[in-house]
Amino acid sequence: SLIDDDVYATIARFQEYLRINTSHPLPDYATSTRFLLAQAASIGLHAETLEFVAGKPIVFLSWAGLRPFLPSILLNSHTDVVPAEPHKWHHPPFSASTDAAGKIFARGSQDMKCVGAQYLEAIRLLKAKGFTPDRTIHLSFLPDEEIGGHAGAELFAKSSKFQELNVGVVLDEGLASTGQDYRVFNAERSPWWMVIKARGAPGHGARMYDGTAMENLFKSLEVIRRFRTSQFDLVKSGRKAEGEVVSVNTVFLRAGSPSSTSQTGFVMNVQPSEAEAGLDIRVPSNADTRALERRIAEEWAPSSRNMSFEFHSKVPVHDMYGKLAITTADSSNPWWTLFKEGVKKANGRLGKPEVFPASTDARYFRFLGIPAFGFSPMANTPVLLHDHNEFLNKDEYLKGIAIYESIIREFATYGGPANDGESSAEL
Ligand SMILES: CSCC[C@H](NC=O)C(=O)O
Ligand SMILES: [Zn+2]
Ligand SMILES: [Zn+2]
Repeated sequence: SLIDDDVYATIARFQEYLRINTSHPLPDYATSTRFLLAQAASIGLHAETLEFVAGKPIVFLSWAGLRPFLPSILLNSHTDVVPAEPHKWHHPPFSASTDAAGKIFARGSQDMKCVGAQYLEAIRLLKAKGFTPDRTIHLSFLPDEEIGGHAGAELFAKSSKFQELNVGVVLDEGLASTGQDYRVFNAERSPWWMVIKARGAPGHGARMYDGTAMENLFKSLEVIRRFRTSQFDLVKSGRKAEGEVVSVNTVFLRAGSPSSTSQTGFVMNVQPSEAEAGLDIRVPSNADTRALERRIAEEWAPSSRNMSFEFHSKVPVHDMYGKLAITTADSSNPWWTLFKEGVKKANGRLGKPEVFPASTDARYFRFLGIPAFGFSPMANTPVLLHDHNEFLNKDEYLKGIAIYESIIREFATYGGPANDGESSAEL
């Protein structure tokens, strides 16, 4: 329904956002903040910049509802992106250049500047059409999601500012879908990041003897790989989804006696006395965490084999009330019903709710007991987050705006436009 000039301007605004290099380790938040505040001004949204940590701005926008005492809606996204290796891309990662098929190439085109920009466009259109929300709609653009959200979502969710918002439901990111149906996520796996360390007897590199640090570490890695295979097989056979198994990947290995005079950088004929492996483990909310902890202590890093382990991140699977941090996605949750209705009315199709295999800021809101859905409306699109040549097709981007328009209408209208006003009175 957008005319050509509007389409051009809409895509141009998305490209402008994509061209701001907010990649780690030095995201240009000054420019992204300026861009977002300019957008807010042109749409007519109330705008604030919150800085719980200096240099880590949260852009916080609001559209006041007619009935401000109702729980509000929070449309959340993150402004940072992961680094790119420009020489491995066909189009420079911060060029946002388009090809003949309408693909827009950029780091952040899927993860997740698309979503943040789509929220703004949907609200721009709703305002232009004279829609008036009953509920207040908030938009938060958060820093540092990719490095844990500690300076962004974590402090924001804990703030009195956040408490005052009386948020009823949060939207956050999901994943692209290769098929026709959009994907939606109502939970996520918890990242457990750990280092296992083996100690052992040093000795001459020509000798074979038992109990070296390397042998001790390899024994663990063999056990860990068997476990990994068992979990991966469940996914490959179709019995479990990616988000429903425990994944474990070795992300670094560290050992050896350094030497500045050796060509390899290491002494070649000394067996080291210490060796370490870094593991990225992802745990579904309903996993048996006690059993996994026991497995780690007894099989992956047993002290009987001179091994120890240390967690560097161990995100809980429960919320602050001790309940699993899972958002109910059935008819007992009126927000779910409204969400589904919104997608359907815009002619979108939705797959079954899934567990997000990675992690995102949505967890900080679920930990407070607030329902949060992970959703990035990108159908017919390969999953390219954190990959080279990340792209999103213009048409998918535009379709997503219409989907958000429809979801926001459902969420922001008391009782939902389709209802008689009674069914969601408890909201
Ligand atoms: C523990 S915070 C890590 C967040 C990161 N999010 C997206 O990739 C992830 O690794 O899943
Ligand atoms: Zn993301
Ligand atoms: Zn990411």
